[in-house]
Amino acid sequence: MPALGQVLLDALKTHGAGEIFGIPGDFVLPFCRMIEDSATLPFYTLSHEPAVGFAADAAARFHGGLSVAVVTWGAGALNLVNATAGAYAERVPLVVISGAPGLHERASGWQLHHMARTLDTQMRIFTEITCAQANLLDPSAAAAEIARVLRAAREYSLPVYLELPRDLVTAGAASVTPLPPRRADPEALAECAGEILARLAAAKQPVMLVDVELRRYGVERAAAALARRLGLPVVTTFMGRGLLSQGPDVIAGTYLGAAGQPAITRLVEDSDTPLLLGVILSDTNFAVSERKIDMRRAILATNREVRIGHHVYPDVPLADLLDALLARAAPAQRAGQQFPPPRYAHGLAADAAPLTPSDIACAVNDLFAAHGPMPIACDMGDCLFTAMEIANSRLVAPGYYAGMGYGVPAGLGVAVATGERPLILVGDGAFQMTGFELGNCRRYGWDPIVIVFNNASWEMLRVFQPESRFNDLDDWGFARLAEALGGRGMRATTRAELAAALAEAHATRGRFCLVEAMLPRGTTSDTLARFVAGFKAARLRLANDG
Ligand SMILES: Cc1ncc(Cc2csc(CCOP(=O)(O)OP(=O)(O)O)c2C)c(N)n1
Ligand SMILES: [Mg+2]
Repeated sequence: MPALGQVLLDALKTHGAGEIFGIPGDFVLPFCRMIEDSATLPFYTLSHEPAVGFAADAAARFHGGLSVAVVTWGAGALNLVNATAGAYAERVPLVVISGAPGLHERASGWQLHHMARTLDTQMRIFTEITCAQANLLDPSAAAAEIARVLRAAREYSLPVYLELPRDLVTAGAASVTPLPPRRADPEALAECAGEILARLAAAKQPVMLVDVELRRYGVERAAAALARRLGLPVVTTFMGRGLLSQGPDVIAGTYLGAAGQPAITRLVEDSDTPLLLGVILSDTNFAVSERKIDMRRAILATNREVRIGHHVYPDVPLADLLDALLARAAPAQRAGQQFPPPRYAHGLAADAAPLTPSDIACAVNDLFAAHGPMPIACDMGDCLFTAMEIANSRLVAPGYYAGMGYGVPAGLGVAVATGERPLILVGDGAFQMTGFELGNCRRYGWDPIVIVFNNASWEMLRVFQPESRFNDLDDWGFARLAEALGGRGMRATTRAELAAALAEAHATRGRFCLVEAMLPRGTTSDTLARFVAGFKAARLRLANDG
């Protein structure tokens, strides 16, 4: 029989995993040796487990399948909790594999090193932030357990957790046979599709609102085809920006409520039948709504269920639903509305004016126009709002979970998943958290372009609480630090210097290039300014409505 560790690696590959990120430790050394020796999947080690999780998360998002984080028990795995929680919140199929004490150690009765409370504490913690789990204590049951857990990761597009005792990695185990995907009940699906199409046909102002699950389940083309067939305008949520990029004819814009384009806000909020596909009903998507979407009239298909008004069709995969709708939808009489394509700033004046975040967006738009777009990994902070002003669709960011520190490691994950050169957007505060992972670029040949929005401030907090002095950070001089980490660093304080630094960075290959954009404290992107105004107005309305 093959070794359990190899069975697991083969199963990960069969289920679509593209790579493994990890940090070894004594409880996982035997498995890491097998990963390295077998080369079943490429293996990348980073410097801190949060980065391992963020890189794997971003890789999974970009190649639309599983990605894997391998860590040691206790100190390593518990360092991964926040990234796993973020993956859960944003529907990412991250496979967390933790080495664990061997069977003989479990029976010793000792308080083992790396153990916080009990032998099962870690499993309990990860059970809260994953959709399926297994402790592979019994090699004879391992194949069935691995098949069950990996199918759940793919079906729910959510993280899963596997624990692997270190003395069982070479134990004999049966190979894994992938379980068949569970489809929707045909009758329920037919009834659900029929009801949705009837409601859309009777609607005066239907709209399709789309979000991240369309990408997670690979159904963007089907959604665009349905929109064309039914003459529905398509709007993406804040988190879903960049979806259906291959269907620009159906995309009307991005819904940002009071912070967005009024025509798009009206399209969504005045609709009598909003069709929400793969939409996460989060505050980041809807907190700045001018008027709440009337959920009594809405059709919400997410998380393998369809909610119409106040009744629910359970266990309906999004792909099955779209297939059923396309199989039944007659071309609508309604002529699809034409919307002007979103406008993005170009032609940055290369002058001595100090920088604003929106200047960075303009400079990136100029770079992409001259050399083609790059895949973008973005952190939390004003850089994320600035990214809304960049004409690019392929972007990963913690748009809903909003955890800082994601950007740089995610950019490394994007480099692995795409084989392309990524652009990383990150604030100085977030860079302080995980920016040093750039020190891993040289040994793997990664050469991202990194733009650090350096305002020496937690500016996003300052816009909400300007009186707090703790938002004042020091200037760490990141451009100089870049050289020490094996990259190239350039500091830009004017628009001319920014344009020159980006051109220089683009022309430099084989090492990461960090452009430190110096931003005066108090300046924010146009989008963040609108978002804050919209958020405050929405909060005022809530207070007045009581
Ligand atoms: C892991 C984590 N800890 C704290 C916070 C809370 C926070 C949200 S935004 C922010 C400031 C970000 O500063 P940065 O310099 O990166 O960007 P900018 O605002 O543009 O200046 C903080 C501390 C979050 N979201 N995640
Ligand atoms: Mg900052």
